[in-house]
Amino acid sequence: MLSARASIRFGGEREALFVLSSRSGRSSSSSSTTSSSFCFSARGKESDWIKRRRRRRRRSVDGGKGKGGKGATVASGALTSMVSSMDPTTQSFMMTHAVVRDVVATVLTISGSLLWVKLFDELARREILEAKLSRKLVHVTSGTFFAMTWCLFGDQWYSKAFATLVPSLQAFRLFAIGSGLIENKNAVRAVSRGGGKEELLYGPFYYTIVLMVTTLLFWRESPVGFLVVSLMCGGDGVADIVGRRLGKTGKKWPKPFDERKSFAGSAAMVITGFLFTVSLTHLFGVMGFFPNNRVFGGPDDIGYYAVILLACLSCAVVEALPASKVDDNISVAAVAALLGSLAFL
Ligand SMILES: C/C(=C\COP(=O)(O)O)CCC[C@H](C)CCC[C@H](C)CCCC(C)C
Ligand SMILES: Nc1ccn([C@@H]2O[C@H](COP(=O)(O)OP(=O)(O)O)[C@@H](O)[C@H]2O)c(=O)n1
Repeated sequence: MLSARASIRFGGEREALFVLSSRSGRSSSSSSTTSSSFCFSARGKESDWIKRRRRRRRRSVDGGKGKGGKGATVASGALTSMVSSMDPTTQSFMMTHAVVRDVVATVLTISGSLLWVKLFDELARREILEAKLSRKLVHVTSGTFFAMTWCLFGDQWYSKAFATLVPSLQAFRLFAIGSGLIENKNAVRAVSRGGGKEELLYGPFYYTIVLMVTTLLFWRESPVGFLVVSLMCGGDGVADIVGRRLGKTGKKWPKPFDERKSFAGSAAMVITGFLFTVSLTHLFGVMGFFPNNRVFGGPDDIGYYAVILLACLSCAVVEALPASKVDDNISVAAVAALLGSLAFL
């Protein structure tokens, strides 16, 4: 019982029911509940693949083999054994205080974010990575990994506020360093282009603000947040990395677009944004985070792929506009959020 209740906190209620039934050796007939009160409706017909999946799940519940997806089962199993290996006092403390999970997740993610930026700074400082590439890899990975940590947080109404603390703290830090309130040469070297501390007040600061707003508005309950993160972090970041290398000799965007930007960079943005969105939404769907246990990205989920592709193409066009008008991090995120909301909310 202890481990079952603990896994509710660590893997969401759907998984918890599975763990309870498998441990006690009986099948659970409890109705599944999701933590979300968010009303989600994907446009279009439910695909055959999803229907088949649902049927398979129902069958496995009847057979007492569990009701979560394979990923959810694996995740909850690992977390359950982690919790059950703790001493009983810690277990009951963690169960009584749901907030502890959010605090632990926040502390871990904040530490991870500081270490991650530091790691890339070190790689650039030791000339293992070129400084520009290191900065862009921070751009691609930070927000993407941050979205992946959303599964560590609890199911409480305040859980997303805890998650929002992570980019908020980074935003505050960038603002303090950029405006000269505190000095941190390493941070300046890691995220500025030319070494000026005031640069932190633009791209990097906007990036963290977008992550804050995305977490608060969309959280892990719809694909929209994942679409925004995939395009602003993955897509925009890879456009630069690929564009600088392959785009030099290839075709460039004509006016009124930024003539320095290449079609190769934009194509890389579309491909990366698409792959990141599909992977993240599939992962969180399999873990049971979307309402109605929706899993996106089956082999015949054509409508879903079409919406994501359209959003990626639109964002690539917006990204190719001159950054002097609006910062890429804001314009790309705004278009992704708008199109995602129209399609999925
Ligand atoms: C360099 C960055 C943006 C610049 O954008 P642009 O000017 O090239 O368009 C990214 C700055 C990242 C920031 C310093 C750190 C953000 C951390 C994030 C909120 C949490 C990551 C957690 C994870 C576990 C690594
Ligand atoms: N679609 C794109 C985007 C960037 N790039 C290349 O990446 C460089 C930097 O792009 P950017 O000004 O958007 O960079 P950030 O503002 O995102 O850091 C450009 O000057 C191009 O060489 C590209 O070739 N194609």
